[in-house]
Amino acid sequence: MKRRPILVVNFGSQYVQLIARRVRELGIYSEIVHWDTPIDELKEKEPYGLIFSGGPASVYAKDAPLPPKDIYELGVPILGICYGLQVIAHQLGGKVEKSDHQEYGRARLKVVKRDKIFEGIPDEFDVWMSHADKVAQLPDGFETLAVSDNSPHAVIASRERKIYGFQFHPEVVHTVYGRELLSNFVYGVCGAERNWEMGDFISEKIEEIRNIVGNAQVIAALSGGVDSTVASLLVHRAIGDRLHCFFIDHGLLRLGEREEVENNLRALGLPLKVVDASELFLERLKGVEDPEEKRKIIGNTFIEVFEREAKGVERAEFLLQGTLYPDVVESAGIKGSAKIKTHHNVGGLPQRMHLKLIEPFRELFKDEVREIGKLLGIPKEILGRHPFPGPGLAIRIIGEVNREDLEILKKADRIFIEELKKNGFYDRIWQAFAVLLPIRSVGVMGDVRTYEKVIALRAVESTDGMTADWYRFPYDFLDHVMRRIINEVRGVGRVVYDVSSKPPSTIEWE
Ligand SMILES: Nc1ncnc2c1ncn2[C@@H]1O[C@H](COP(=O)(O)OP(=O)(O)OP(=O)(O)O)[C@@H](O)[C@H]1O
Ligand SMILES: O=c1[nH]c(=O)c2[nH+]cn([C@@H]3O[C@H](COP(=O)(O)O)[C@@H](O)[C@H]3O)c2[nH]1
Ligand SMILES: NC(=O)CC[C@H](N)C(=O)O
Ligand SMILES: [Mg+2]
Repeated sequence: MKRRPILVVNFGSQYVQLIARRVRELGIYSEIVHWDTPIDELKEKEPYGLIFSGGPASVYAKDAPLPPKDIYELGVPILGICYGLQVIAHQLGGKVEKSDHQEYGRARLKVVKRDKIFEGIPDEFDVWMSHADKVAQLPDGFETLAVSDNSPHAVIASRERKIYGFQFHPEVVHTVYGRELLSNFVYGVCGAERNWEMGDFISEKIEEIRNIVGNAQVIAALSGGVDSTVASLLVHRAIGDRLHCFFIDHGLLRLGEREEVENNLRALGLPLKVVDASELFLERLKGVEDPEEKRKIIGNTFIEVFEREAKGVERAEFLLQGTLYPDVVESAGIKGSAKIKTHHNVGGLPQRMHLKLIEPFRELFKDEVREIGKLLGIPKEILGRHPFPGPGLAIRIIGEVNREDLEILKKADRIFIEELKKNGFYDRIWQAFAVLLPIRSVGVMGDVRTYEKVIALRAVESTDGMTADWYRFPYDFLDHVMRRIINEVRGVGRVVYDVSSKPPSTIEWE
């Protein structure tokens, strides 16, 4: 059966997959197409509507990605998001220019003209922005439906032609009525009819994995984190004891993590081998300061260790990783997207690999993986673990990594997490951790001058890691954690709390 889709036209946004997913959540099939897809190909798919994604370029720049102009003659409703809105304004005769005021993170949207796109939505609400350009002049036939402090044309529309543009991002959870806005577009404006149910992802994947693997054996890179644990259990269902799980202790784990992971995984019945490679990793990282270089060294060393281990397993042909969509897109693994950072398991991989990758969750987000984990019967304590990056504490010690700093960071981090759990914050937070800064700062302890290291605390709320906001702790809690860290961790003389959202910052510091 052919399903009519909403097509997401990709201009290189970090959020393309998120847009497609939101549409699917609304019950409409959705596909992503590259911005230069020929019109005939688009026509063949009989889309209900098009959504132009955001993107890193500026429309007025040389070589900016712009779709063929007859896309506007398809007679299909269009919604442009951020760069997508700017594309519409630019191509239909308006003007886009660099703005004096950039907007990153939260902004207040004010509706100035009611329209069906705002059905069921109040006149003012918070949206999430990430742009430096703005529409300075509307194309003919367009009007402004909403504004924000720094965007005089935050929502524009040609109602007659069913073309809409949002300067903000309705697809991210931090935009309060994002889901409703998208729903109003696909149902209200495009008149789409429900045609998509979250398919039985698990049974489809199990079937697919059996076909791909055949009689071979699979090495799983198992970190004990949510993604690789769920992935391993899924593959275990598919091929049983032809799966061999390896957990690598790279010396960059948190205090007590190795033991905790071992216990959790054995309880799940997964065949596990723990490999101590800490000497190797720490040796390779010596003298390296650049974050991208650290990530690449770690990614390469991981693979080296897996390939070595694979030699002990006959007919080991595949490497299973718990890679998620955000890892892929941030590493510029999607055509047209900007590189933000090289996730060790994507861009950090060596050019030549002997093992073939299996990544069942490459198109999913963490909350979806948690959902699958629940269906597979994985206990809540494992599914509720905060994400922990593969490069571990190496990217939380800014600059060069050494053993002395690792000890300091491990202790500070342990105190922070312990207090989060004790005070009931842990489960309300997406991810929290301590970072060791490469600076010293003056203090006074017991009437003596000190000159010691600085710990930054980070805690964020998010649902998929693509956008995030800092967690509002009560001051007393922060005060308590600060005191414990300075009193209990030798070498730390100052504690700061990070109040940056994503964007403009990322969750990790490197
Ligand atoms: N210490 C490790 N040993 C073996 N594999 C690892 C290790 N750390 C990371 N990996 C591999 O790298 C992948 C990406 O790591 P990442 O931290 O994003 O995911 P995760 O650990 O599975 O889940 P979470 O994000 O919840 O920590 C993992 O899914 C796993 O395949
Ligand atoms: O396995 C991983 N390998 C990596 O190289 C890596 N870098 C960041 N992260 C995690 O990804 C999420 C988004 O992080 P950022 O906002 O810092 O990009 C956050 O949850 C980060 O902890 C990584 N995970
Ligand atoms: N997020 C985006 O789509 C950004 C669009 C454009 N590059 C700007 O800065 O305004
Ligand atoms: Mg992890």
